[in-house]
Amino acid sequence: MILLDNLSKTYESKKVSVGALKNVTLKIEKGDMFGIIGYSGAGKSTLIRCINLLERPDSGKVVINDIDITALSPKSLRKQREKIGMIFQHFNLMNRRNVFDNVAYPLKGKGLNKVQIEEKVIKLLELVGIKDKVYSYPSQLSGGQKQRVAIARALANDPEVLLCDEATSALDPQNTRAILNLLKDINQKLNLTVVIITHQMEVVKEVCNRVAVMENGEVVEKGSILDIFSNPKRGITKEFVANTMGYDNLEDVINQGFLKNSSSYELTVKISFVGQAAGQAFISKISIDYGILANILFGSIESLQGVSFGSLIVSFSGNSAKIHEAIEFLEENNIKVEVLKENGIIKSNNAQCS
Ligand SMILES: Nc1ncnc2c1ncn2[C@@H]1O[C@H](COP(=O)(O)OP(=O)(O)OP(=O)(O)O)[C@@H](O)[C@H]1O
Repeated sequence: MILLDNLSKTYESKKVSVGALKNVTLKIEKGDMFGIIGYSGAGKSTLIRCINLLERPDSGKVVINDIDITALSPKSLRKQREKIGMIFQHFNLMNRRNVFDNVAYPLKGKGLNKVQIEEKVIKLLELVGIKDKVYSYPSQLSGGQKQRVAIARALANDPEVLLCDEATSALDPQNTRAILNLLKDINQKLNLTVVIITHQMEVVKEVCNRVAVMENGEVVEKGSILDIFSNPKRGITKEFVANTMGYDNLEDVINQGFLKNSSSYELTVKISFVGQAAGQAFISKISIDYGILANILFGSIESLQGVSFGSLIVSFSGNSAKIHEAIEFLEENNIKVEVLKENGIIKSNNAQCS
């Protein structure tokens, strides 16, 4: 388990002082695929670099498997660092060495003989699916292949933790997916804890089980992927989720009327649900049971780690009391209802929240 306990870090220069981390506390469990997301400048790189003390926090502790690594001597810290592999956006391979030598490099001086090193390198290259490139040089590899080599190198010392600093940001969507799948595979096969920093919620959604959202040096929200996607609380989290789920910019949808020139009461709501396979089924039911008209203006239903969740924007029309009774019924069934528009008057433009 990794515990980042109350970490703060300020970069001081002659003119400015930047609070890159402000009292950040996070717990990352063994075997987690943990995402840290935020916009540029939020403090993600500083935070991930504090996990192996490439960056030293001004205050706070970094505890890995009950060892406070901030309190270790340089020699003990070097030893601990071997248990933490790291990969980077631009791969950081040694261009003058071939794939074999890049992966073998961390094994030098570890008491292994030539045959043992060779066996280990080949095994690692097999694991990351790039054994056929063993004698190629980095310049002869694609971005995705370079990142596979970097992953093999990061795993050479059998680490318990793999830190991924924007590891897919330089890759096209296809390679991004392939590398994320590889990380997930390694996480499961080796029970390796993987920490991923990214500015793309798709990355988090694809592979992580938990996520922390950073803004201005602080962790503003954290939780399981399902919690964060189904019930984001902070504005920035809602933005990330909305962008990923395709329900950003829904103003046009909300502005649509249900029955133009209708004299009946009209209420547009967003309903959000977790765990019911079909939120629409509830809409059909209340439409019949309460005698109201319901028009689904937008729907987004996703499955995350086997649980479905989603949002619908629905315009109800009919008797006002019946519509409000129907909404109570939805809420009694653990469906979150948010009123967006009532009789043509916008009540909330917060449609992007899930
Ligand atoms: N070595 C440094 N000296 C001064 N300021 C720094 C240094 N490193 C980072 N900062 C500042 O600290 C803040 C956090 O930077 P950091 O790189 O951790 O953010 P980030 O979320 O990783 O951003 P990005 O996604 O752009 O890499 C920024 O305002 C940045 O300008």
